[in-house]
Amino acid sequence: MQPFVIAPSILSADFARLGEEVDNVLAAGADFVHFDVMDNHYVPNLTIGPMVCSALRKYGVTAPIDAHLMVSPVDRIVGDFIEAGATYITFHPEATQHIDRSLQLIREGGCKSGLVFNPATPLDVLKYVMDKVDMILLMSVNPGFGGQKFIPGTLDKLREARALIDASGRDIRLEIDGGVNVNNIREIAAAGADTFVAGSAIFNAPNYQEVIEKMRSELALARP
Ligand SMILES: O=C(CO)[C@H](O)[C@H](O)COP(=O)(O)O
Ligand SMILES: [Fe+2]
Repeated sequence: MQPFVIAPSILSADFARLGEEVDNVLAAGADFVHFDVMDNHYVPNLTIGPMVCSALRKYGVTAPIDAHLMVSPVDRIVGDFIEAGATYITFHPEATQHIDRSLQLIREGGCKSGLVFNPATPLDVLKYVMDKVDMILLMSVNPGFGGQKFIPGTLDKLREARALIDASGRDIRLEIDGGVNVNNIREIAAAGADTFVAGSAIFNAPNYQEVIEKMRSELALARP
């Protein structure tokens, strides 16, 4: 299993001070920057795009940027995120017409690729593309908004995804996104996740470092 990664979702950061917020959360011990892209079409909300990703790189952010695309269509915007310096580019299988092609576009551009599954989307397609994904992202809320409650049924789905990854023998990250906090992160890790997105739990707290340290202590208990 891969080392644990904490990926704060900047959806809950102060956008007026985004560069500083990203600096602060990385200094507080975060590993990745989770970058939520919403198009008011695939999901009913509108956020940030490749220009902001590129601006963070120009500002000096060197940490991996984990671009979670909640957009449809997918392929048209993939090239812009490759150019903008994204590290991971993940998309929802139902948002593209050709899953295999979209995954290939991402890898051909030198980025790591991933598929995102909504709470009620089955994992079936994975068996056809296991060799083309670097990350599997399970949504534990319906996509579109931060600050929602973790859907408990996701724990079984995490176990299912973990079994698929282990059976494949591949180095694929298993990321969880939505409603992750200090109180549930240990149980989520025990179910098989290795990469943890947390937006409101980190950015709504007065001290980012304190939350991230508490998360790491909980994670240490999940995998002693
Ligand atoms: O993809 C997302 C929403 O669609 C966000 O990454 C997610 O909701 C994180 O926010 P929080 O930790 O507050 O639930
Ligand atoms: Fe996300």
